[in-house]
Amino acid sequence: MKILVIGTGYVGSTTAMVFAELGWKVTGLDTDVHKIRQLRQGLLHFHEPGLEDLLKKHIQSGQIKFTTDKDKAIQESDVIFICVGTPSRPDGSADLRFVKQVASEIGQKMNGYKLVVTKSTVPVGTQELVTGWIEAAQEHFYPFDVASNPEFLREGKAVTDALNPDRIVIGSESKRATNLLKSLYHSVKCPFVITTPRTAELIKYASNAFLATKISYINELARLCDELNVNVKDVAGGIGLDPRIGSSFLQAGIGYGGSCFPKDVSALILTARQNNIELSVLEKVVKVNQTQHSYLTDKARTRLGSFSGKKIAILGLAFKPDTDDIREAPALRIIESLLNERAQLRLYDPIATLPHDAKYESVAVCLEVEEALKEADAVFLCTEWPIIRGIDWAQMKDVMAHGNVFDGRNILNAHDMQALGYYYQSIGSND
Ligand SMILES: NC(=O)C1=CN([C@@H]2O[C@H](COP(=O)(O)OP(=O)(O)OC[C@H]3O[C@@H](n4cnc5c(N)ncnc54)[C@H](O)[C@@H]3O)[C@@H](O)[C@H]2O)C=CC1
Ligand SMILES: O=C(O)[C@H]1O[C@H](OP(=O)(O)OP(=O)(O)OC[C@H]2O[C@@H](n3ccc(=O)[nH]c3=O)[C@H](O)[C@@H]2O)[C@H](O)[C@@H](O)[C@@H]1O
Repeated sequence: MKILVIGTGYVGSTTAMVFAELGWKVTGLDTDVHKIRQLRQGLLHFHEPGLEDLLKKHIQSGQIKFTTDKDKAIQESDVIFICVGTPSRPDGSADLRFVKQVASEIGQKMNGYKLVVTKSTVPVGTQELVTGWIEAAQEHFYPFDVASNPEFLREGKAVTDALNPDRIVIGSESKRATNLLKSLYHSVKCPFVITTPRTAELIKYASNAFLATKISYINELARLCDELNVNVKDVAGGIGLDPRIGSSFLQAGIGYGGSCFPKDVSALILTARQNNIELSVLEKVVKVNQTQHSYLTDKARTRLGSFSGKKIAILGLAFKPDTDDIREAPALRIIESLLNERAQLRLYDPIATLPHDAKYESVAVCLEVEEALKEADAVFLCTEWPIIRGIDWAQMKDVMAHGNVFDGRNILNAHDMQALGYYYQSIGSND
């Protein structure tokens, strides 16, 4: 069975590598010539631990190849995974433009039965749309099935997550498609959820929205903890021991970012609205997240008087550690608000870089933590990279002009920092 993966971004590249690892012949297709050129050379165009090793291994073994030739790629394949982006439209709904384009191309070029699988995160009803788009584009009739197989991997842990999933969700109305998909994953040991395409599509959004809800819940509780002199980390530890609650996704901080939680929560809210249902809990989840970074900047402004002319170090830019992805990164929101208030910023991140945009021109990008902290009036910790967790704050005391530390990821201990003579402000773990 030959597999084609369309879209070689985070999800597509990982999907391609996982199927190669499971023993299938895989082709990765993208419209971006530069990405395909890099992938052919065994180089990833983004940072993802372990993925480049798999890429090199499977290029060498001939298990995987990359192309921009869509006609040939579609015709040679038996199963086609759609892994293109589904970004937010201005109203928050999912933009299915790339999915539609791919579906039309498949319809035009197919030369026999194809199983088309959407792995991209798509709103409920998209399987029916994709079926219609393929049918409309077909010049000759060929049978096909469209199934939904959402992806649950996390950036930074993509390889482990994709090779050892918690579950594989297959939304399909055809026995042939279900059996084919199950056979592709036959060596993966995990529960299989076999359901309708609409249910599979909703499971994906409901999962991300639930995780985002946990984060906003603990973030709002953290604000209360600050008032009550209680440590939110102790509260999270205490409630997380209840298996009905679980300990994960209860780390308070400057809010969730990334390419998916913000976009998927908005899309789900919009789907509900279009069906005259108000997802009021999720609407609050978004509100809390939108104000979480300013909770910390407000505290900092009170402490510093104003940001104008202050030298401020920003440690961490990526939306979380182990990725260079800065999409919707809370650090960017903090940087923008400090720049608006005329602070002088020095930024350090081990791998993530600022977008090329005139508004960031004045930010000094540093190659070392110490360089960013030099003569700083204050520092914001925005991403919990190991190198940032491991900073020797005793040594940094003389490097900074004033020891004001605003910990957006609750990675330090308030008592230790105060004992070193720092002013320390976290999000709910200040006791
Ligand atoms: N990034 C993540 O961790 C996860 C993402 N998802 C979902 O997976 C989907 C893809 O996400 P990412 O991989 O992050 O996106 P991405 O933006 O990194 O990659 C999408 C790729 O599709 C390519 N593309 C667009 N139109 C094309 C076409 N007509 N033919 C061939 N290639 C085309 C683009 O050039 C790009 O390389 C989204 O729906 C996302 O919500 C799901 C789980 C995890
Ligand atoms: O659909 C997707 O794209 C993916 O979205 C998330 O994965 P990802 O965005 O890679 O990263 P997470 O580890 O979930 O973190 C998201 C954000 O929440 C923040 N976060 C996470 C956990 C926590 O306790 N507190 C917290 O603030 C992180 O710092 C980060 O900004 C989900 O975890 C994946 O299951 C899903 O497949």
